[in-house]
Amino acid sequence: MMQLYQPLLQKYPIDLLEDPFAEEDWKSWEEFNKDCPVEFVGDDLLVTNTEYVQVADEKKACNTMLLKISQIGTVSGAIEVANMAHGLGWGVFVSHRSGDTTYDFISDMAVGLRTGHIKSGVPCRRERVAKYNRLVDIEAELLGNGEQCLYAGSNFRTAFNQ
Ligand SMILES: C=C(OP(=O)(O)O)C(=O)O
Repeated sequence: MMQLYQPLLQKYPIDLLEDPFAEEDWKSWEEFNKDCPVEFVGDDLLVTNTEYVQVADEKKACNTMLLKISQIGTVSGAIEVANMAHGLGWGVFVSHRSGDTTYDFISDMAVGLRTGHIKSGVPCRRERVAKYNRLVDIEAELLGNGEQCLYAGSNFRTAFNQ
């Protein structure tokens, strides 16, 4: 798989790879992360769990965590694991779930944690569009209150530091 990904990364403007290896294949994660030019995201690898984040940090297995609130089960647990990942200098990437609803709290979470990016899928269904619309509304609310609001753009990986 590694030999497949490297030329693709050279040829195409790919910004991130998520779960490119099986979650038991720590060796490939470690090897690939040694010279990985893109955001290298653990979803099934980390399951939004501090214990797995710790193991992945020890092994230097990835550089970003996908954050799924329902995997850890509580908002406080999600904040704890996100802060841990940010503390390691990793990116955090807030995600929707399969079979999601129009409940748009993940957008507030992405802004509040300054994750710089969110995954809600292509905007083809209302439960997906709801999250993007909420981001637009949050921006309007912040600017309306005279607060600062910065679009991270290409700095999305380090938004939490800006
Ligand atoms: C929807 C996703 O995952 P899950 O199927 O675990 O909810 C996802 O990662 O985009």
